[in-house]
Amino acid sequence: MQFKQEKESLSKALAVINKQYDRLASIPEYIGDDFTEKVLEDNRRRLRESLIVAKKEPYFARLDFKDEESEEVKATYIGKAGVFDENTGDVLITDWRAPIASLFYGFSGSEDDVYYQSPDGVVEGEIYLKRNIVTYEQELQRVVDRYIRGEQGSSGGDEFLLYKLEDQKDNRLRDIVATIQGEQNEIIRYPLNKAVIIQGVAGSGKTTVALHRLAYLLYEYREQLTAHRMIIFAPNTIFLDYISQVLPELGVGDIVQTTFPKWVMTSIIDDPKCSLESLSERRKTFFESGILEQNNWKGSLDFQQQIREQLSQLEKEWLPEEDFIPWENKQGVPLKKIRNWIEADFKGNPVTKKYERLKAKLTRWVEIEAKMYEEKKEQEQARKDGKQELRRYLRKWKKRKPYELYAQILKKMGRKDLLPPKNKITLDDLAPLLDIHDYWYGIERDEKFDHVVIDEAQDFSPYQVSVLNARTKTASFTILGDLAQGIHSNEGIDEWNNFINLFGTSRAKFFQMTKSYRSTYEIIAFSNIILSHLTNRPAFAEPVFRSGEDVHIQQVEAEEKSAEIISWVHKMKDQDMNTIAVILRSEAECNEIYPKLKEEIPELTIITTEDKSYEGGISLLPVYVSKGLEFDSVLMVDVDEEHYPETEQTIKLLYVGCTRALHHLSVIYSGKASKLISKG
Ligand SMILES: Nc1ncnc2c1ncn2[C@@H]1O[C@H](COP(=O)(O)OP(=O)(O)OP(=O)(O)O)[C@@H](O)[C@H]1O
Repeated sequence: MQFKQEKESLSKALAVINKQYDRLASIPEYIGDDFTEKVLEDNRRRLRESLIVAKKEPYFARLDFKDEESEEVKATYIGKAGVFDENTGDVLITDWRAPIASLFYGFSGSEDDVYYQSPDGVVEGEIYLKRNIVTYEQELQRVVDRYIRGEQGSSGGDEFLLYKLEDQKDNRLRDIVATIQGEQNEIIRYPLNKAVIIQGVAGSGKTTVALHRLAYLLYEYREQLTAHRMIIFAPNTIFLDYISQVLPELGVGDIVQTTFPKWVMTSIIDDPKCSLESLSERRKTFFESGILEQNNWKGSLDFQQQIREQLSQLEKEWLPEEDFIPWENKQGVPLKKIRNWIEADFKGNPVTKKYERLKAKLTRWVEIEAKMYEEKKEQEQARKDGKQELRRYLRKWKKRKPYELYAQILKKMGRKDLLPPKNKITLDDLAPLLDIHDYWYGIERDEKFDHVVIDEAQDFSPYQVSVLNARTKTASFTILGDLAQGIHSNEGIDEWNNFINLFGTSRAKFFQMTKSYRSTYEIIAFSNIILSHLTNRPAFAEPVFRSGEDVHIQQVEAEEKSAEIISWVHKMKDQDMNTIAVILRSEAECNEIYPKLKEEIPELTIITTEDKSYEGGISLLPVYVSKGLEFDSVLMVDVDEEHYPETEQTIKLLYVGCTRALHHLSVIYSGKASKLISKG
């Protein structure tokens, strides 16, 4: 009955969508210069894009709602893009980001009155139906009622979520518009002008939520935001590739997606002689050797303060020390006056701007003073001499690049030992260099970000976040991470207060996400055992109750290891798993075993720190490279005392590896099993 009804509604909606699309597609694209025509073309382009999305999957949900002012229960169909019926002007499909759609995500089934915030104020009312609708290639596939008013126990919500979570994954992260959960919805729709900081367990949907939040912000604050002034910082290029589909799926383009080092190197360090020490190389050395680096003082706010003090000192010393006297026997501009211009009139300007303004002012002064000579010829000569003298005067102020200033500052601090060679700048030097650049050269208003997303933010230092904050219009951030996965903790933070204090409690909003959507109950319970070994650990993950197989733990003879891996991979292939990962402790070990495995598993690919993309299928990779990714089945290899002793670093690494698995996790070891997989 419902199915038949929905089938009819779908075909009606599709008829309108197709007709509208065909009409628009028949209008030739306008490529002239007429302003009005260009605006109209732009509108048509946007409409066409929405209709293309709607043609593919018109909607995924229906919400029946009666607002208290009205007698009638109205059905709202919710889709990825909003569509109007151009004949009637009625809303045919409501965009998932519209205020009323929030009811669909936030409503958990209580019969009490509910409300949403519309542009005209609060709308109260009652929900009669909450329904998920699955379509594929314009055909209705499934109708799942999650709530029917008056019917007991009608909470198909979990059932529908489980049906979605049981899907196998390919090589890309996907959108979740049909199943956004209440706690996720709250974060996605949190207002723009605060720093939203999220601690979320592995698999809680942090990355996914951050990307949906961007799509929401662009919709809700379309007058204030532009996509190309929003930026996502992700940990590495593989990860960027892995998340690259979500925003286009949500109809959002143009948002810059990059890594912090890449962005700093291209945007401020325009010195060809400066190059970054290979970050992957450094991290590799660190993980392969297991040697922990020193605490990162260069990432601290204390270091920033010292840099700032030195900068202001340098700026003072940089000022000229003599009067400007361009012509003999004539009064020039006294030093006192010049200093006053710089310190009072040009106050608030960055150093190079002050220089530019002073240059302009002195040039004007020369022009005016030259006119005081009576003869035209004399005037011209005076102008010429004056300008020449001005060039000489200004030449005393040497232009300095950020690296040179950095070198000078560290020397003054008596810490020359902290200066990296120019061709080997390290990650820790990027925040100070950016800070120095911005102090000296300034940031243009149109260079500032409207919103910044930092993924895996536990690996960011307070200094990095502080300089990004200075480059962001209204401290508008989405900062997400998991302290339990802070495998680069020597680079980052060990508590979120480091960032909360930086913004101030009134400018920051902290959320915790403890539900894990990625893995089965058994995998999460197993990973929580590993986590229990961590002193100062964040909250345990709570599973969404999706049960699967037990985690397989097996001891194998060292010489049988390759054979065991091969047999496991074949077993997973027989179970039709899409993405399969064999995870080892180090890259060297991956390289060593790879040829042997490849003989028996020709489709096997090895993923290393240098790789730029993840192709899916069957992968062999070191554990620290697996961070952020996910696979249907995971085999953790060498989980023994030697590879995973009880240290903070290895607890986090093993936790990261195990929580990559969606449906199946196996663990093998030779010799003694790591203590981390037994209760601590
Ligand atoms: N509401 C949801 N509905 C369906 N799937 C979801 C939902 N929330 C998260 N997921 C799925 O859970 C998985 C984990 O999501 P995501 O990678 O965003 O989590 P994360 O917290 O960033 O993970 P990690 O920190 O472990 O890398 C993804 O497959 C995502 O599609």
